[in-house]
Amino acid sequence: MSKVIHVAVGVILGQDGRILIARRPDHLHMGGRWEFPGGKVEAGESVQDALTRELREEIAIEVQAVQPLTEIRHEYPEKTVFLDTWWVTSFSGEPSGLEGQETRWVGREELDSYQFPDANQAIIEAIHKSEVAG
Ligand SMILES: Nc1nc2c([nH]c(=O)n2[C@H]2C[C@H](O)[C@@H](COP(=O)(O)OP(=O)(O)OP(=O)(O)O)O2)c(=O)[nH]1
Ligand SMILES: [Mg+2]
Repeated sequence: MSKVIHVAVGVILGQDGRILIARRPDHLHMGGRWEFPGGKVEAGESVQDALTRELREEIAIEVQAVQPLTEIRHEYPEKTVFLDTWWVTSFSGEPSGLEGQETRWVGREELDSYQFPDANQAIIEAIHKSEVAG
């Protein structure tokens, strides 16, 4: 069995209660699908540090507060991921796709109409059940 890839994932909550999604660049694993921004936790790094770093690198925001949302382990044919998923309830800066990704603010009820990687179905269910305001 191959090793599980630990990924820090941020579900970024805007002031109007909408959520930020981004489109994965075509050349990446799950390219072309929408995602919640984030990336791999590096050796020796905490998941919160990884989340802060990835959101700075990918969408130019500074994370100020997070709350745990859910943890999803998913086996794709080519790799197994552990999506360590956090609400980002406060941040500074205006999100923009620094790697050329399209970004979009969407209402919670709109999430079902976007194509995400298969592992994200469980994240979207957790969002629907979550008590976080918005
Ligand atoms: N960021 C993110 N990754 C996801 C989501 N759903 C999902 O299955 N994944 C998978 C796709 C990838 O195999 C892995 C995350 O990798 P990534 O490509 O974001 O990692 P990274 O930003 O560190 O990128 P890299 O520099 O290593 O290429 O998790 C999601 O909603 N957000
Ligand atoms: Mg990434």
